[in-house]
Amino acid sequence: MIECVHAEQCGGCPLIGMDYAQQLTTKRARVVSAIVHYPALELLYTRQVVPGDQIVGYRGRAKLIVSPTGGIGLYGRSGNHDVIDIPNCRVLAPALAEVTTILRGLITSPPPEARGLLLPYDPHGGGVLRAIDLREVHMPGTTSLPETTTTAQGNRVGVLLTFVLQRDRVPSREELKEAGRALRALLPRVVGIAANLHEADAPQILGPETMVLDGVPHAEDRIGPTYHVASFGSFVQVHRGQASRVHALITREIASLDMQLLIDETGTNRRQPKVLDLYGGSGAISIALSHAKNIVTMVESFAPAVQNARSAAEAQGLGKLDARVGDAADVVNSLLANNEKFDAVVMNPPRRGVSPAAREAIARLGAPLCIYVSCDPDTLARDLDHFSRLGYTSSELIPIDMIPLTEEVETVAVLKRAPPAQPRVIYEDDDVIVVEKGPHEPVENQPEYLGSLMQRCLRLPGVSNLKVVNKLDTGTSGLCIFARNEVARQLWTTALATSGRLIYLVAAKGVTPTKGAIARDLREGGRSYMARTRYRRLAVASGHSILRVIPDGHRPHQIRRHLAAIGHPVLGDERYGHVPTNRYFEEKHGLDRSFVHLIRIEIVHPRTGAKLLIESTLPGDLRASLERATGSSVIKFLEQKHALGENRASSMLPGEPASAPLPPPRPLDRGGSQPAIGPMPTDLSPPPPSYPPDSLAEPMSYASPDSFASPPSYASPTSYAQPPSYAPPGGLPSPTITEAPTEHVPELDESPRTIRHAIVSDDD
Ligand SMILES: C[S@@+](CC[C@H](N)C(=O)[O-])C[C@H]1O[C@@H](n2cnc3c(N)ncnc32)[C@H](O)[C@@H]1O
Repeated sequence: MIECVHAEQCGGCPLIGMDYAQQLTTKRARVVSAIVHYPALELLYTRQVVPGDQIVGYRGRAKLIVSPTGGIGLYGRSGNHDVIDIPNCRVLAPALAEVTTILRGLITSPPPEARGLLLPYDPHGGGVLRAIDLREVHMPGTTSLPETTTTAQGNRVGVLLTFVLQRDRVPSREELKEAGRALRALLPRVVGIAANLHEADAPQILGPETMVLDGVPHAEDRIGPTYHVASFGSFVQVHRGQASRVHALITREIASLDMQLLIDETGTNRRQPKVLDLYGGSGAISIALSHAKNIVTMVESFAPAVQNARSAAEAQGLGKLDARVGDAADVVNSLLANNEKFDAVVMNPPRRGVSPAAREAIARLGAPLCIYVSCDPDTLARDLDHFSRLGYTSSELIPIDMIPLTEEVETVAVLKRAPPAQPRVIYEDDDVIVVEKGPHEPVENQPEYLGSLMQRCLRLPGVSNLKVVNKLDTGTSGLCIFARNEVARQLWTTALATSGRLIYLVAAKGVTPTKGAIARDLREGGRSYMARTRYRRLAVASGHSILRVIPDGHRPHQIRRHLAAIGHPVLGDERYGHVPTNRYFEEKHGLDRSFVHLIRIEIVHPRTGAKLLIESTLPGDLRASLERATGSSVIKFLEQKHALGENRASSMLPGEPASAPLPPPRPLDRGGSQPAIGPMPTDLSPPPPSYPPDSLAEPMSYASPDSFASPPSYASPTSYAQPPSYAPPGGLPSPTITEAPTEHVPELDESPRTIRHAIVSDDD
């Protein structure tokens, strides 16, 4: 166990109280828990976590907060944003510890030239210095640093120091430069000093603008056999030794590419593998790969980092690195347009993961090997699930302890090409199959998407010639009914329109009324259509609403447009939603699509007359977003209320008591290695517990015959003239019309979907 005098107060090393083996077990469990709710990842094995050979003094990059009293440290464990001064921090690399010790003294008694820069920021008083960002660099061949700083590998250890200043209190440029000069003379380890300007109220530590005050603008930094060029604020893995292991792992995987793939045109020689390194930062991975005789194209959105990558490659005699500035999805699409081919794609995105558009584009490249390096197990799991539909699969995850003593874990997944994962079949009979649609795939083929749910279904044994019964938007997940022939399609479409209920689980912005019905015309192609959407709020999660939503009528984007019209747009809805909220949920909680899932279908079977209930569970990505936003309490609450679905189908013939056994659904012929689905119940589940009339959630009263009261028929538009008194099953009070006032229902927007990501410089 690591002893630290700050451990009780400082929030920097939350696992410090555990022995190291237990820390590694906790980190592995974190990765396992991220994949567990994705059926497509069921066979994915998580290896033991690769331990760090150094778990103290390892941290080569640190962003430390400066308190109003001049302390330099991190927020405390109490969670109330008190800064804990940590002069004896155990994890800072010795060079960074040395610099912070000197800085503490300088903040207390600043030299006159640097007083204006070193005055700690106080939100209620004066001061400008909010934080410092320290980056250790192992510089090969430099002589500007004292010889005593030399490592066993012959590099001298320097520091790039950034002062993070409150923009509206910053002294003049000249004063800053003078302060920089004065301070560098007092900090022998520091090879360069910069000022970063923090915008008022921005949650990130670093602001968008950085200016060099004194010393070098960047420095060479060795990891393993190669070096890259580090600049102020650019990304670096905090643990040099573990970063070097990741590079070695990637290099080894690419070196083990099938020889047959790499035979050159003459048919005799092995050619060099062509590798695309996405989210390349300053080129640490690209340069390691170039050094290992790969031909590398690197893509990075932060232009200065790209320039550094090019110059480092050239200086090491690795030739001209093809390093491109831009958004990963855009650049991959332009590579596709030029018909470029790669043997391997490496991706090491920021915490929010790879964007859906980039995943599509990467899959289209069709490289035999993809290597995904992730610092966030939840977004990794979300993306691997999508990749499984796009034709890439992975058999194991390799977690690496990149930030010892914290809860963070880096994970590497090696993906190989495979047929797209088969969809999970929840119900099937001679007429239809009902399957789960994943997010980011269209129901039927569309030119802008690589595959479709239909295409995946057609690969199921015994399935051919499917017809769509209910449509779902590409970003929406949930149950989809496909008919096996035209007669069945007509029967089931009619049954759905007359006796069917589609029940969605939706997260909407803000707190809606507890229940309501939104009856507003929807304009499409110049015409108005009547439509009504009823909702009931099941829970409030971190200021937003989890709703059970039932659309009467099935106009395109009905739920999204109606909820937007009452001022509570669907979270993650890029068309009708609230951009800043969506952006926040994507960055923080990994939500990269509309939070809409078709969780339950109730329908009278058009041939047997049986009441059929088909349910699916909330998919892993939505579950993870919800859990991240609210902790596990809301999930548990919804589970207790049977609101998160169960992956099952059951039916009940008219007049049968609720508990009567039912004819089992036709057994499913799975074939292949597709994981088996959960058991199909052959009888009705026990009735759910009864809830007090005013209980928050109307439970998914699965088996209760009452819950299946036929909804009113909405076949003719005139039936909307008077909103029908919708008597929910079981005599629940009729929902009142409780619309929040808004101006209009947004027009239907059916332009092809693209997900844009702001291009930002990012860090860990
Ligand atoms: C986790 S870092 C990886 C850096 C690098 N692979 C390394 O090991 O040092 C992620 C990088 O992705 C870049 N980035 C973020 N969004 C991007 C986007 N949409 N397209 C391309 N690069 C992006 C960030 O600027 C950052 O340098």
